[in-house]
Amino acid sequence: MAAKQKVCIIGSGNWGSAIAKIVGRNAARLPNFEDTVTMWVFEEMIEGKKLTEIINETHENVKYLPGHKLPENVVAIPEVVDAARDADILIFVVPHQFVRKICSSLLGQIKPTAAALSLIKGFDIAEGGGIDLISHIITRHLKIPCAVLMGANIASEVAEEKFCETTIGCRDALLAPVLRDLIQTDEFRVVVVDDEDAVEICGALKNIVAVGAGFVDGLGFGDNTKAAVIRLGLMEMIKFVDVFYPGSKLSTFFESCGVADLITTCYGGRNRRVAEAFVKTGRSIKELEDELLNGQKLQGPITAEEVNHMLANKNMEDKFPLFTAVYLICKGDKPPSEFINCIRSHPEHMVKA
Ligand SMILES: NC(=O)C1=CN([C@@H]2O[C@H](COP(=O)(O)OP(=O)(O)OC[C@H]3O[C@@H](n4cnc5c(N)ncnc54)[C@H](O)[C@@H]3O)[C@@H](O)[C@H]2O)C=CC1
Ligand SMILES: O=C(CO)COP(=O)(O)O
Repeated sequence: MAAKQKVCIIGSGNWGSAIAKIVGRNAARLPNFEDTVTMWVFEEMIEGKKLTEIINETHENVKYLPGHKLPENVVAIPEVVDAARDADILIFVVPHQFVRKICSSLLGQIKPTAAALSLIKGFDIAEGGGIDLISHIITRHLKIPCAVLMGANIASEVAEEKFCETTIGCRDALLAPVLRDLIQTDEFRVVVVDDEDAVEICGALKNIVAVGAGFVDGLGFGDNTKAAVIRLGLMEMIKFVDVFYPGSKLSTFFESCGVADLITTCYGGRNRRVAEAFVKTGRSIKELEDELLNGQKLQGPITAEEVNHMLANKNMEDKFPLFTAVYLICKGDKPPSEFINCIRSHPEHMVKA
């Protein structure tokens, strides 16, 4: 009989903890996985006690997913190398700004035969003026394959076991069913596609659009305006993939990682909420993130900056006016009241032959 696969979750924030509930249960239930799932926790003190100790004693991440019990076979570990060393499957689920440092810590310390699954929505800046996909960073640094999982998956709703779908992007036909089995439940339905890059790019870019949706909420516009922002954002997402990652499939945008995630995030996500407060209060995004999210991290404003870095370098900002406007407004170079003017004459409104 083949050896049981060991699973490690790298990250324990809002989404990391929600996915730990699913993965922990599936690992205990399915014969091909080791029961124990290790979960790397970025250590912090909560009322004088270590978060890892609280999780291991109470089976609850009281800071990032309060009110939900994690399965007892999920073990919190404060050192990332200790958590990951023996794992066959590494699930990366940290805010994207921390991934490079984590990869450096793991370099040469994991099984060479391990495979990764990234749930991280965001990009990184690449040398030469472009961007890097997070899954590519993981593969390049750690020399292991990395599939991705993105979808309309607001963590609190997944934790409450409300029915939803997700998309796994995986080109490896042997790995794909293993990942699907580890993740799928009756309430969390998985569709696997092979268009890995487009799945990941959808997950990253929709956070920029969600910031735009928050702006129009803050400015007091209605549902029609928000629908326009969502549609124009979708068109920019499609164009972005078309221009920079040619060969991807349009059908991927109709999976959960595409239109569905865009909609849920533009109505129920943290990026939307903080962007609305930014417009209404005039306070900085950083201040509002700290005040409203209790340690959870926003991905949209940083992603807008990463994307702008590439668009500006390639002289293409005017082809992506919504992404560009979100960046300029978050940076303070334009007032939020200018947002609609920035998208009023969108390339999508030009007469099409
Ligand atoms: N929360 C959600 O509803 C969803 C989130 N995602 C994506 O999953 C990824 C992770 O998000 P969440 O789990 O929600 O995280 P989060 O937004 O709850 O972030 C907090 C986490 O970051 C950790 N952290 C803080 N400082 C750190 C540092 N210096 N180094 C390493 N870790 C540090 C904290 O310990 C905590 O675990 C993001 O890319 C997000 O876009 C995807 C789907 C749903
Ligand atoms: O990615 C998400 C839902 O799929 C969560 O989005 P927020 O980070 O805006 O909450």
